[in-house]
Amino acid sequence: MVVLSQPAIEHVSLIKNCKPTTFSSEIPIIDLSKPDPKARLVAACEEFGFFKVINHGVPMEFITELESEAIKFFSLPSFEKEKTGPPNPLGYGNKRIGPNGDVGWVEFLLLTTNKEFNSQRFSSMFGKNPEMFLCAVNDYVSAVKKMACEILELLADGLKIKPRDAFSKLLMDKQSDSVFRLNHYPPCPKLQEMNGRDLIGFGEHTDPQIISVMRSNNTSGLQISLRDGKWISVPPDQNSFFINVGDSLQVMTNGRFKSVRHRVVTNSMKSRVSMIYFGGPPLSEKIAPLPSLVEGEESLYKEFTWFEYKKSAYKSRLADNRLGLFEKISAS
Ligand SMILES: C=C1C[C@]23C[C@@]1(O)CC[C@H]2[C@@]12CC[C@H](O)[C@@](C)(C(=O)O1)[C@H]2[C@@H]3C(=O)O
Ligand SMILES: O=C(O)CCC(=O)C(=O)O
Ligand SMILES: [Fe+2]
Repeated sequence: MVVLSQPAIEHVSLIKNCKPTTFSSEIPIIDLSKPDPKARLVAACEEFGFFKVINHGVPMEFITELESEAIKFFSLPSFEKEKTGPPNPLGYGNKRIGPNGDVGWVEFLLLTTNKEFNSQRFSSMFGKNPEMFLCAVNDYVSAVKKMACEILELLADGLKIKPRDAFSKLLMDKQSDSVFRLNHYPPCPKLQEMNGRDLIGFGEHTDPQIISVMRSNNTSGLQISLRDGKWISVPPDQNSFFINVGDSLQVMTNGRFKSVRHRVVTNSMKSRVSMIYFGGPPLSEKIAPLPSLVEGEESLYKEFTWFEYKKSAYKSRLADNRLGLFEKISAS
C-alpha cells in the first residue's frame, strides 16, 4: 500500500463543528443496465440533484489505472507536484481552493479535458514521462463523458425534450469547457483526539457546470445536503459513480432539477482519492431554460452565457449561492 504524505494542521480555522450526519440509504441508485431508468433519473434530479450509478459500462481498467497514476502523482515530493502549480485555476493546489480564501484539508490537480492542452501545460509532470498519466486521464475522461452524455439523453427523454441531445451536445462540443479534477484528502489521525469534531476537506458548495461525475476510493467523506437542509453522508462505493446536478442544469430545467450542495469531511484514518469530471458547455453558450420547460411559466433566470456565469462563479466563495445573482426577482 502506498502511504501518502500527511501535512500538519496549521490552520485551526480549518476545523469546523459539523452537525452529526447519518449514512444514508435514501440515495437513489440508478442501474444503467435496466430497461427504462428515465423516470427514476428525473425523480432523483428533482428530489436530490444527486444519485449513484451502477452497471455504468465504464471499463474497470480505466478506473484502476487512473487511480494508481493519481496515487503516484500525490506521492511525489511537494516540490515535484508544485511544478504544475499554483492553480490558475488549472494545475496543482494544496489546501487553498479557488482564488477567494477558501481552504480545505485537500491537495488536488485540476486539468482540462482537452488532450492537446493538457499535454502542453503538464508535460513537466513526472519528469520526462507524463504520457502514462495523461493517457490514463484521457481514457478515463472519454469513457466517463460517454456515460454522462447517455445520462443526459435519458434525462432529456424523461423530460420529453426534443432533440434528446439538447444537454449532451454541450459536452460533446469540441469547444466544451469541461474540467477534470483529482482530489487527495490525507487522513488526519489527530481528529481522534478532537471529540467528534470534523475537519473540512472540501467546503460546502454546488458545482457550477451542467453535470459532475464523481468516483472515489472506498474512503467515506462525501456528504450531501437534502432539500430540508439536513446533511447526510454518502456511503463510499469504489465501483460506482456519483452524479451531481450542476447549477447550469438547474437553470436549463428552469429550476425543476436542483444543483446539489455537497462537501467532503476528512477521515481520521484513511486517505480519500476522488476523481471528478465536470461537464460544462462552450464558453459562448447561452445558458437559459429550455423553451419546452418554461411553457406557461416564467423563466426564473436572467439570460447569461457560460463565460459570464463562470467569471462570476470564480469571484465567489465556495459556499456562496452563485445562482442568486442570476435569478429574476419575482414580482409577488
Ligand atoms: C472557491 C472556488 C473554487 C471553485 C471556483 C470558486 O471560486 C467557486 C466554485 C469552485 C468550483 C466547484 C466545482 C469544481 O471543483 C471547480 C473546479 C469549479 O468549476 O467550481 C471549483 C473551483 C476551483 O476549485 O477552482
Ligand atoms: O472529492 C470529492 O468527493 C468531491 C469534491 C468536489 O465536490 C469538487 O471537487 O467539486
Ligand atoms: Fe463539487
